[in-house]
Amino acid sequence: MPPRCSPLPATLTPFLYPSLVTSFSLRFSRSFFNSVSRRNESIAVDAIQPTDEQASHLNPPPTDYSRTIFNDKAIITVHAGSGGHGCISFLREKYIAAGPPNGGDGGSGGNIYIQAVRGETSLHKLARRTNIRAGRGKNGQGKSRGGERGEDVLITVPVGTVVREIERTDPVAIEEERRRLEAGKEDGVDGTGPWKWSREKWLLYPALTPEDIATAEFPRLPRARKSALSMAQVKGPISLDLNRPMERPLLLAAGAVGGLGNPHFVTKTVPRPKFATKGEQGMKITLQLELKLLADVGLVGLPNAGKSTLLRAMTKSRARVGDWAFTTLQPNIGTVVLDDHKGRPLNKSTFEDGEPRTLFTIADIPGLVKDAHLDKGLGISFLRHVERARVLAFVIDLSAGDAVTALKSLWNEVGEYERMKIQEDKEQGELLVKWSPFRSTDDALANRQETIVVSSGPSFDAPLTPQITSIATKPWFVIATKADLPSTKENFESLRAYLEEVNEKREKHPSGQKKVWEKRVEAIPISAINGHGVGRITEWTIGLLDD
Ligand SMILES: Nc1nc2c(ncn2[C@@H]2O[C@H](COP(=O)(O)OP(=O)(O)OP(=O)(O)O)[C@@H](O)[C@H]2O)c(=O)[nH]1
Ligand SMILES: [Mg+2]
Repeated sequence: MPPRCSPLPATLTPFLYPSLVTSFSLRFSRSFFNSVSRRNESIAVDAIQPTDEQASHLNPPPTDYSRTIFNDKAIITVHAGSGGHGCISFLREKYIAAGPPNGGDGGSGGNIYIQAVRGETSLHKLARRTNIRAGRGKNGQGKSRGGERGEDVLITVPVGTVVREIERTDPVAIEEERRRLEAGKEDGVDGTGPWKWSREKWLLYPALTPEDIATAEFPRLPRARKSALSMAQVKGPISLDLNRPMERPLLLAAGAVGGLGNPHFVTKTVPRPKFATKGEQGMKITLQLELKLLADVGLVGLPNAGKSTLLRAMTKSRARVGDWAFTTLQPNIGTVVLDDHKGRPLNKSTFEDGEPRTLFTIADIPGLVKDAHLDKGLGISFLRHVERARVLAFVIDLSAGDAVTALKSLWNEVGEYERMKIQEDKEQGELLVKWSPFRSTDDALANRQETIVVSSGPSFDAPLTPQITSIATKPWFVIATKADLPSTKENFESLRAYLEEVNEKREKHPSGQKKVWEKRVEAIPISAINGHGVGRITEWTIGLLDD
C-alpha cells in the first residue's frame, strides 16, 4: 500500500513556506487536515495548534528531562526448577501394623519460557536480574500424594531480541554421560560392593540404622529421567532471533522430574522399601540477550539536529534537549499512541499479523558526525539500533548548512557502518537460526518435528545464515527541522529539488548503492519546537509501515 499522504506538497509547507504552495495544494492540505483531525485529533490538532504547555514541553531547559533506563544487552542465567523428592511412607491403619508403602512421587520443577511481546522496548528489567529461577517441585507425601509442580517463569522480551546460549549445565545429561562411561562397571571394578548405592541419589528412611543400610538390598539405581516436556524445549545450543511477537511462549528449559516414592521399589524380597529417590537437579543455561530491533522508526541525524525535540513532539518522551552536540548519550525510545487509549484505533493501519496498529515506536539515537565510522564522536555503534528499524527518518537541521550535503554525509556513515558490519559478521561466522512462532495449535502440531529441528542450532550440512537486508532497501524519508528559523527556505527548496532528482533517477541514490528502496522519497519540513508538521510525520510513517 502506498503511503497515505500525498507525496506532493508537504501539509505544513503553507505554514512554513507559503510561497512554495500552489492554490491546489493549499486546498489539498486543508482537506487533508480536516480528515486527519477528524480521525486523529490527538495527532493533527496538536500539530497545528501548539499550546503554551506544549511549547515548554518542546523547548525545555536542559535540566528538564527524565533519564530513560535503557539496556540493549543482558546476560542472564536461567535455572529450571529441580524436582521434589519422592516420599518414604507406609500405610497405617487400624489392624494393619505394617502396611504397604504409599509414598508419593516428588513434583517436577518449574519450566522457563520466553516470549517476545509488543510493548516492551528495553531489556533493562532483565539486565538487573542475573539469575532467574523457576520454582522447585514440592516433595511427595504420604497416602500416595504427589508433590506440587514448581512455579514456571515467563521471561518477556521486546520483539527483535536475539538470544544466544553461552553455557549450559544439564545434570541429567551429565549423569547419562557418566553412566555411558561407566557402563559394565556397575558392580564395582572388583565385582564387590554395589555401586548403585549412592547417598546422592537415594533418600533413606530416617530410622534406618547403619546395619540396615549394610544389609538392605538396594535395587539398581533408576536412570536419570527427563520430563516429557523436555522434548518440546529448544534444543541447545540456543540461538533464536525473536523478530515477531509470539502468540505463545517458547520453552527454554523444562523443569527436572521429581523423585520416585518408595512404592516404586517394591520387589518380592523387599516388600517394604525404606528408600525413595531424590528429585533430579534442574538445568542451568546462561544466555546472552541482545535487542536489535529497537523501534519501528529510527531517527538518524547529525548532533544538535533536533532529534530529541522531535521525539518529544511526537511522543510523551522526556528526552533531554540542549543547544549543544551530544545531548543524547544513549538511545531514547518513544511510543506514538494511535488509539484513544480505550483500545479503539484511530486509523486503519494494521500490524503485520493483521491486528489494528495501536502504536509505533521511534528511536532517537545520539547524533552521527562525519567520519563516525572512524570512531569519531560517539562512534557508530548506535547505528546498530537503526539497522533493523523498519523505517529510517533522516533528520536534517535546515539552519545548519547545506541540507543536501548533510543528507549525503549521513548516508555515507550509514553505508560505512553496513560495510563494517558485513565484514564483522563474516569474521565471526555468526549464524543465526530464524525462529518463527506458530500461528495456531494445529500449526504447532503439524510443524512440531520441523520446529525442533530448526531450533536446534545451525548444522554443518545446511548452515543457516542471517538474512541481512541492506539498509538502503529500507523505506526512508527526510525530516527537515527548524523550518521556523529565518532563511531556511532556500535550503529546503534545494533539498526538495535534490530528492526530486533522486526520485526521477537523474541523481544517484545518496547511499551510492544499486539495490535501493524504489518508492518516492519525501522531505517534510517541520518546526518541532512549535509542534508544526509533526502530525504529518506520523501519517507518513504509518503509510510507510503499512507498505
Ligand atoms: N528553532 C528551532 N529550534 C529547534 C527545533 N528543534 C530543536 N531545536 C533546538 O535545537 C537544539 C538541539 O535540539 P535537540 O533536540 O537536543 O537535538 P538532538 O538532535 O537531539 O541533539 P543530540 O542529542 O546532541 O544529537 C535545542 O536547543 C532545541 O531547542 C526547531 O524545530 N526549531
Ligand atoms: Mg538528542
